[in-house]
Amino acid sequence: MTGPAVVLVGPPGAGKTTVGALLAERLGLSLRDTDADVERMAGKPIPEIFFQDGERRFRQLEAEAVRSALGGHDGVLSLGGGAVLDDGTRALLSGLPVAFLDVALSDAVKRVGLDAPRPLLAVNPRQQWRTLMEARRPLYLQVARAVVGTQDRTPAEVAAAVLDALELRTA
Ligand SMILES: Nc1ncnc2c1ncn2[C@@H]1O[C@H](COP(=O)(O)OP(=O)(O)OP(=O)(O)O)[C@@H](O)[C@H]1O
Ligand SMILES: O=C(O)C1=C[C@@H](O)[C@@H](O)[C@H](O)C1
Ligand SMILES: [Mg+2]
Repeated sequence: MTGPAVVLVGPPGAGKTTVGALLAERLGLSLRDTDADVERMAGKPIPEIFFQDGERRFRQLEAEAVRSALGGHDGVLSLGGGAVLDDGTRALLSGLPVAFLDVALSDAVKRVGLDAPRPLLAVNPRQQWRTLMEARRPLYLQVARAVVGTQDRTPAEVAAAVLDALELRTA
């Protein structure tokens, strides 16, 4: 076990899950997404974990999912948007090939409006997203080996930029 080939971090709507899938395809590796791992561990969708058990419980499960994935996955790893809030997770990410997918507020809000429900953005998503990002930007930057902008780039272009920035070879 050599550890993940690439780890994606960034706020909701940055494209971690979407770009992670493309990277996995291009690298010929499997994709693991800690949001999916947490849902499997809890046996229910993320919004239900938040509403029934609280964000604190969600963060505990998330930290556990990240620890387990970092120790047991050689492929592409997409982290939940708030995973970097955990001190232990940031310490584990140190020295790994981590790419921070950056996105502007206007694009992120457009993108997250499109699909899965995100409990933290359920009410006043613009303001909530801005507040989240103010608190988290320094944390994303702290763990990132590469910062990759997603503005005016398709998911395929973002994936190519990640490969380039981290100097990863495709299969
Ligand atoms: N570069 C891009 N350009 C346009 N749309 C995009 C781009 N990247 C992702 N999207 C779209 O934005 C939405 C959110 O993407 P995705 O679920 O991959 O984000 P995420 O970073 O995994 O969010 P979360 O932290 O909530 O899991 C999806 O509908 C996806 O198709
Ligand atoms: O930014 C966040 O805190 C979150 C992002 C999603 O990936 C999920 O992990 C969950 O909806 C919380
Ligand atoms: Mg995702």
